[in-house]
Amino acid sequence: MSIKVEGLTYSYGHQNVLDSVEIQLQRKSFTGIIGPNGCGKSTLLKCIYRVLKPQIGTIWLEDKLLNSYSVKESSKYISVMAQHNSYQFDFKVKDIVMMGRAPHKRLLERDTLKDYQIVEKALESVNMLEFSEREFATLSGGEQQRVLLARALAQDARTLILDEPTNHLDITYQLQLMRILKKQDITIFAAMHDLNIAAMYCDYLYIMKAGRVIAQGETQKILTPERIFEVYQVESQIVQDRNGKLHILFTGDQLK
Ligand SMILES: Nc1ncnc2c1ncn2[C@@H]1O[C@H](COP(=O)(O)OP(=O)(O)OP(=O)(O)O)[C@@H](O)[C@H]1O
Repeated sequence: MSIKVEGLTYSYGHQNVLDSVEIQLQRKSFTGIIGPNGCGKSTLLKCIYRVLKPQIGTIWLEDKLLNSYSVKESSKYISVMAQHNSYQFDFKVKDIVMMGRAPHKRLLERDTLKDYQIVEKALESVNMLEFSEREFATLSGGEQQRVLLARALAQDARTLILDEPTNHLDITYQLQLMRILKKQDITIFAAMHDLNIAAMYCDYLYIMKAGRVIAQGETQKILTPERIFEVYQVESQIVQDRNGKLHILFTGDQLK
């Protein structure tokens, strides 16, 4: 088990946002988490990547309690691509990606040939190698997104957490990013808004509503028009293409 979450409850002040959430990520699986705006997806991910401290519940990483690791140590196991807002980092692209190597280094340790090779490979995998020398702040939102993915890949962790990874990307790059992710031989846990992208690429899904997980399992089995209606109040049909991938057709925009 790469990550296991047990009975996770989280409140911002008096607002209870996560209620007894249970998650188990199978090693090397691609697991998505879907649910409407504000249902608690990012809060859950932040508890896993240690920006927030759960008030109740336990998180296990590689069969040890997450909080028994130092933050640097857990960063060797979990890399993160958080929700992207346009950043004004005053760094070159290659320097941003090199930051992904930090958990593997001692303080002030110099970058090695291996680090440079990993950075180059990560940039290549997101088609951004030719942007290496560009100032990060001058890139478009989608280009920045791909560089941040390269940074997360350069971290070389066994588990990658992504918060809405395809935000800002046009359809070509959405599909490209999902294909890049799919090729990684690691565990991926991603909050997703686009149900069609989730349906096409996720092996497993967790469906959240108002801070609770209401369904979980293999995408093909649990993604149904009834569940979509229950969570989003939108009618849909689900069809399978000739490659067996699911596609959701939203058949009415009648919010009830
Ligand atoms: N720092 C905060 N302080 C107070 N409330 C917060 C904070 N962050 C999030 N919330 C609230 O917690 C709830 C869950 O937010 P969260 O960002 O986890 O949801 P989400 O499912 O990721 O939403 P979205 O799909 O819109 O990104 C929302 O009602 C939000 O307003």
